[in-house]
Amino acid sequence: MANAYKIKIAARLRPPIPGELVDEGVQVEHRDDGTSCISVPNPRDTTQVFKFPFTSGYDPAALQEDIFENDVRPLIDVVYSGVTVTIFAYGVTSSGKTHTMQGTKADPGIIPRAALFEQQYGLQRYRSALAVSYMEIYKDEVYDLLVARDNAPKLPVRENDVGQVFVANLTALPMDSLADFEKIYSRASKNRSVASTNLNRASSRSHAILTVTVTLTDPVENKTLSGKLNLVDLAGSENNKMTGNDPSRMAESAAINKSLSTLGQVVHALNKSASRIPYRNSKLTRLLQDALGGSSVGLLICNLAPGIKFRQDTLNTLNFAVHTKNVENKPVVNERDNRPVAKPHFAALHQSAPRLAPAMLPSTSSSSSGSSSGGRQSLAPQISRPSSSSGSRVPRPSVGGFMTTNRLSQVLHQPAPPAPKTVTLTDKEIDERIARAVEAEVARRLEERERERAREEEARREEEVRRLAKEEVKREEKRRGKAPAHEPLPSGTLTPLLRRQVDVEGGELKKRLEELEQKFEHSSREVEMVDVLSPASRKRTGRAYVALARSHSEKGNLQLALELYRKAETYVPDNDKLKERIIEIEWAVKNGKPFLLSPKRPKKSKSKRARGVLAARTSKGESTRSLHSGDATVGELSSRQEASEIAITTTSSNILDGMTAKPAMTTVAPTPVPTKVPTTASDDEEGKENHRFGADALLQVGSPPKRLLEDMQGDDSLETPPRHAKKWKQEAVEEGEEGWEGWQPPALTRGKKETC
Ligand SMILES: Nc1ncnc2c1ncn2[C@@H]1O[C@H](COP(=O)(O)OP(=O)(O)OP(=O)(O)O)[C@@H](O)[C@H]1O
Repeated sequence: MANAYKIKIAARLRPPIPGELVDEGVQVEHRDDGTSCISVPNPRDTTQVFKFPFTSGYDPAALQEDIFENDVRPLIDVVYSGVTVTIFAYGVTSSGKTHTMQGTKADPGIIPRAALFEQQYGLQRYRSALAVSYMEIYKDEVYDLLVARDNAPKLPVRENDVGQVFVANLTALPMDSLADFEKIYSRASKNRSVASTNLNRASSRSHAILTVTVTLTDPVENKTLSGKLNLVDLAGSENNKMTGNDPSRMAESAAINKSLSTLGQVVHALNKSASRIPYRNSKLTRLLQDALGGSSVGLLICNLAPGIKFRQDTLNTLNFAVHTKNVENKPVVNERDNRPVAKPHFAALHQSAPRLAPAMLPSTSSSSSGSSSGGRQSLAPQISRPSSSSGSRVPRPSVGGFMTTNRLSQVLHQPAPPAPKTVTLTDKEIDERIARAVEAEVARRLEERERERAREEEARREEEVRRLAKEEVKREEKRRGKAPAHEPLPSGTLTPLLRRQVDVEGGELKKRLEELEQKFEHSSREVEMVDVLSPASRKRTGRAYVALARSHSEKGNLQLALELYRKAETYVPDNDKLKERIIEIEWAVKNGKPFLLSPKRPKKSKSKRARGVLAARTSKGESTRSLHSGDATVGELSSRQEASEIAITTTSSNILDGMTAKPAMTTVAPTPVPTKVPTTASDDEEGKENHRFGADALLQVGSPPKRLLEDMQGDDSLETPPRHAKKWKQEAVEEGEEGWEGWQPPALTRGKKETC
């Protein structure tokens, strides 16, 4: 499941305590892959050994520090991401739970070590505040351990209208230093119900839950993250025969065993994905609801007592651990937006609830264990979509569940919401509301992120376009011998031309040029447009510019015509004829000569349109004349087998036709080619002859092979020197390409080369 996190299990075997028989009934094996395996002989058949693999296993020699560093410290990062983390110690009486959680002054356990984390994670940008609350569940009643025992009333467990379980009137004290914590904790520990049994001189008679709340306020974003660390020291299951309990101890023991049994039932129901999870059957499970199938991240430490005496208890504990291992939580980030809520109806629904979103959390599995140097997790939650299920397993906003009564509670906690006055909500309705609210919030955040991403992408693209444009300008300048870069056309320049261009292309061209003009009004971003246009659109756009350029050229406005041809070139950079045209006009402008265009071709009648196109292809730089015919593409021509007619023109100036197959004509007599300026020496060399082939050539082509067609289609000049075609044929046949059999290169028509 995408954002489900299994409860992590660690097993710890304590050393024998004085007076205990030493045997090797339970063993911890450490494997090469870093995981561990607990081995316990089968009590009924000691030749059999049960093996329980866990990601973390601690043998009797393990130190308090080892557990803290390997398994607890990574979770503190999670707390500082605004998530609730619950760590609970589970095991039979005297297995070492209190030792692991609390420890001693000389050998502090998880609780005092975890309290250090404020100093380790002093964050600069965030204002952080810590508060601690401590309670015990004694004979299924909740007591506040931070108030003197004589005065301690039973505290009610409540649920607010968004399904958050909390203990009403529980004290939360602020902590500014470790000294603060120690003072509070040692005083509170004295309030805990402890008694001597045969198995433990100081046996816990209650489940204790210590909660450290971390509130991180971001003054810049005006948001508050609220992480909680619940440290749970469970009372141990007891065998009254072994503990030698008196009647009062037996009453305690019954309550302990009942609540632990409910805990087992909850885990069992979660594993079965039962529709009803019996959280409400005990205060313990109600308060741990968030940690079991809820929205917090969990770590279960199984404490094991050594020796055959505890073998059955050890097996029970390990079986419980195996089942708990499969329980999945869906952690959420507890983030409150302190800005005024924009949507009143949402606020009405969650007036007192923080805005929450399910979060992807760093894995707390074996990969993260053992690494305390992984650095802090990002404070930014990674949003993911929650399940749409509205059952009782919908991830609930994590509260750690405990309401505060002191001054800090107003800052750190959401106050307990008043019970609904007019409507009593069922569990299902509450779940549905939560699911809806979470869904809505997640959708809002996703949308926000999407917009943000789009903005970033747009900015990045613009930047890239600017960069490309600059590079292009530089290249252009270099190519033109440091000629000044052309300025964008002033707004409105194109408009009058558009009106006069109807004869060129009609509505489509006009529309296109209007679009272009609009673009110009915003900025001159040809490169950007080139980037976004399809090849066909690029051609059309280039063609439109050529049409305009031609129009200006006819009116003798060569400078503007030149600009427009250059624009056109941006869209069809590979068009050799266009390049030549630019050079010709540049030459004309530079030398103050007039520039004569070749006459425009008449339009072809519709009936002839579908007929023939063929053009000759010229080798690079060689073309000065082209052959055009019809408006069907060469590919179309091929498919229709309509190569019987061909129209020829020698309009080297007719770049428009070179860029598209659209212009139509039937047969046009070759017209003299105007002055040609050789582009390079090799051009000059190569251009001594113009190769043209005509109707007879096309007839010979018959059904031109694919490769030739592709080459011709990809070439705006549509000219094909037969000698190249011959070479292609040879290469293609060698490569095994089909379709060349029987194909002969078209016959040459030799034209006269003109140079300037
Ligand atoms: N890892 C350990 N190293 C040394 N001594 C330990 C260790 N674990 C437990 N002990 C000792 O074992 C005894 C029982 O431990 P502890 O009180 O922590 O058990 P418990 O599981 O909390 O029992 P209960 O459920 O009865 O409260 C204590 O005297 C404790 O000091």
